[in-house]
Amino acid sequence: MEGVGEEEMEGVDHLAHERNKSEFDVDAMKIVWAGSPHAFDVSDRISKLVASDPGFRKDNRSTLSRKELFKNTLRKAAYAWKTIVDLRLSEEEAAKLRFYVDEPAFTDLHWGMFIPAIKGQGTEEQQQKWLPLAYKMQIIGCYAQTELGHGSNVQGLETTATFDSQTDEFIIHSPTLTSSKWWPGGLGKVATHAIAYARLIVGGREHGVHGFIVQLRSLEDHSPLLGITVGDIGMKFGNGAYNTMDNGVLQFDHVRIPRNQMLMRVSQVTCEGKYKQSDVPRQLVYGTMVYVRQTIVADASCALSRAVCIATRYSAVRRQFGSQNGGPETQVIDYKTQQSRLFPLLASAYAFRFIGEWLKWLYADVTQRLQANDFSTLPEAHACTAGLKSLTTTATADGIEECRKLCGGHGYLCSSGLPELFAVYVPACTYEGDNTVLLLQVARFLMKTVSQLGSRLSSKKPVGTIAYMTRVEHLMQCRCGVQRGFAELSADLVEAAVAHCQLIVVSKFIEKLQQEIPGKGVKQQLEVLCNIYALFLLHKHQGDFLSTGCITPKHAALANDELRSLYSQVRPNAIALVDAFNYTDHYLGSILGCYDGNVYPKLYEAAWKDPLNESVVPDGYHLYIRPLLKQEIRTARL
Ligand SMILES: CCCCC/C=C/C(=O)SCCNC(=O)CCNC(=O)[C@H](O)C(C)(C)COP(=O)(O)OP(=O)(O)OC[C@H]1O[C@@H](n2cnc3c(N)ncnc32)[C@H](O)[C@@H]1OP(=O)(O)O
Ligand SMILES: Cc1cc2nc3c(=O)[nH]c(=O)nc-3n(C[C@H](O)[C@H](O)[C@H](O)COP(=O)(O)OP(=O)(O)OC[C@H]3O[C@@H](n4cnc5c(N)ncnc54)[C@H](O)[C@@H]3O)c2cc1C
Repeated sequence: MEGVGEEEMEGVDHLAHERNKSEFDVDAMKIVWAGSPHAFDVSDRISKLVASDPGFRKDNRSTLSRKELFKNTLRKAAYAWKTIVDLRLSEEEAAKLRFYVDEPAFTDLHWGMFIPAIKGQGTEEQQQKWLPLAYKMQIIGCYAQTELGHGSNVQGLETTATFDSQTDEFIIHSPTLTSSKWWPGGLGKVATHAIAYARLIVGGREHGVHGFIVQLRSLEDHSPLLGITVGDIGMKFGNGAYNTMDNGVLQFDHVRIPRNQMLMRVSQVTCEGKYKQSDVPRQLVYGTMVYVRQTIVADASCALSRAVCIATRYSAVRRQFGSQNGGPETQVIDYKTQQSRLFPLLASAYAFRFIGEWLKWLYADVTQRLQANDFSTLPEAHACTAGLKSLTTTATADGIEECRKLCGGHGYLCSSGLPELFAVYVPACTYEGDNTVLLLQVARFLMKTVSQLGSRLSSKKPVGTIAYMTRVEHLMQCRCGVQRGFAELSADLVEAAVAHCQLIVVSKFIEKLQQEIPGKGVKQQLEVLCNIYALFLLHKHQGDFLSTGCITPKHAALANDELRSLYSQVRPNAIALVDAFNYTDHYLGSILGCYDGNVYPKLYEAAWKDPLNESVVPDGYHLYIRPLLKQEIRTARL
């Protein structure tokens, strides 16, 4: 292009000078971020496979209508499945491929909820019948729990499942408008089956909410079966975004299903109509939600790291003010205000990565214990998954928006990737449990265990952890000491719940650093990020910490000084720390975050691809603008 300076030429790494500053082994950090050499290999290979296949392009999404967008999503899902089958990808590789395709679709719920629900709540026999069909995608499932009138309050669901001992069937029915299933992903236009949650009624007696496998559509022509009214609930937040997903509405009109389609691992109904509650906590019927909440924490680290990668690379490219004697202007990443907003988010991305690893271990451990009918850690697993899902999704949603702001005006362009990332991500604060409702669950757990907090304080813990533990104990003592009901104190108790979850994240980050971490300078970088995460929160919530007396105002001032020093230590490593996420430009979907930092030519080129620029004179000029300019429109009476 004419007048293109050397600095704007393609193929030049405009961030090379930043990458050369790195003080640690980036390849080793990539392994730490991925979790293991094997995980890195799968991730690296599959992300490049997706990025190199034009069948998975996503740069046109914002220009498609809802129907075009949805049909394109169906095409991609089918193409992804064909790729998985043709290449004989493993379950792990297939999951990675769906992740890097990066498009909310019915497959998320089929693989992410429908199958786990059968695995977690189905009997052996039911698993043997349904899982092979689901794994081969000969049926497509969704998770139909939420209704128009109830989502948070699962025990308030109104759909009924009445046992008919004459025919050995359940009759599934939507008795009211508000009992219509509403929101389930994949339900609107695709799912052939649902795990439907309904109030079990046997012999005129209610036994609470249970899960049932219900076929919704014909496997021959996809038409809804008798008694099934089903459709999409309409456009959602943002243009492209989550509108690739057919969140649906579903009404049952006395739909009959065989008795063996009630998920019966937790409780059973015999053909004689006897209800048997096995000696497991009824809350196991919520097991799928617990499973998904722990995956959502890992997803938070992915979404936040994606936004931070974009904002960090662009902050190193963008120069504004500060030119000395005609020299280059200052990189905005060098401004202390930019660092104080950006680097805590970088630290949070790593913190959430490691807490996600720990939560995955905790979930596997509690699942193993459940096999042996050991329910001792179930309450803690529920509190941890609920609380950490709430904490990490709120911080990530806020963090993506902060990254947009860190990129100035260009952050508001769709080509920055940030508006779409935000629009797709924010429902994570609501689905799988509204974040406040989940924190209330944590608060309940803390109320019951607050007496044990003291004992945990005395045990050998790093100083940082003790400050955080003292904060939680203090916040709880202040609330529990006051003789007022839970509801009255709930807003305060939610704050204590957040403090408890932040304690967990900080302590697990510290524990991570006690492990063997190979690679030159890698552990040192993680120590800096861990200190940034802990001190940033201490600074943000210093009122809590000061009121507990475990730090003094001088400590608070020192912590702030230390934060500035830590930001200076991160600065030369910032680009390398986001390179370690190993995201392809395709997955990032961001001109501002492109690997080579060649932003301006790409922004300029992208603008002309907008459909509005297909004609120099806009459609509508002759009808509306020209008359205006020529005053051919009768001027309105003044
Ligand atoms: C890839 C992502 C795609 C996202 C697609 C989205 C999908 C969805 O959104 S699916 C629908 C998600 N919906 C929810 O998350 C609903 C949230 N609501 C609930 O989970 C529950 O209604 C509740 C936990 C808020 C309340 O349940 P309830 O039955 O009313 O129980 P109580 O609060 O009275 O608690 C009784 C007792 O049970 C314990 N407990 C509650 N839940 C669990 C659990 N999941 N696991 C283990 N234990 C649980 C609770 O702690 C109480 O214990 P005690 O205090 O000892 O009695
Ligand atoms: C994109 C998306 C995808 C979804 N996918 C699915 C799916 O596949 N399957 C499915 O079954 N569902 C799905 N859902 C539904 C989702 O699970 C529910 O919306 C969610 O659980 C929140 O419930 P609600 O809508 O009833 O919120 P509400 O509970 O009505 O929340 C409204 C407000 O009330 C407050 N509140 C509620 N109860 C209390 C209380 N006891 N104390 C204090 N405050 C309270 C909440 O904090 C919130 O501020 C999806 C939702 C979205 C947005």
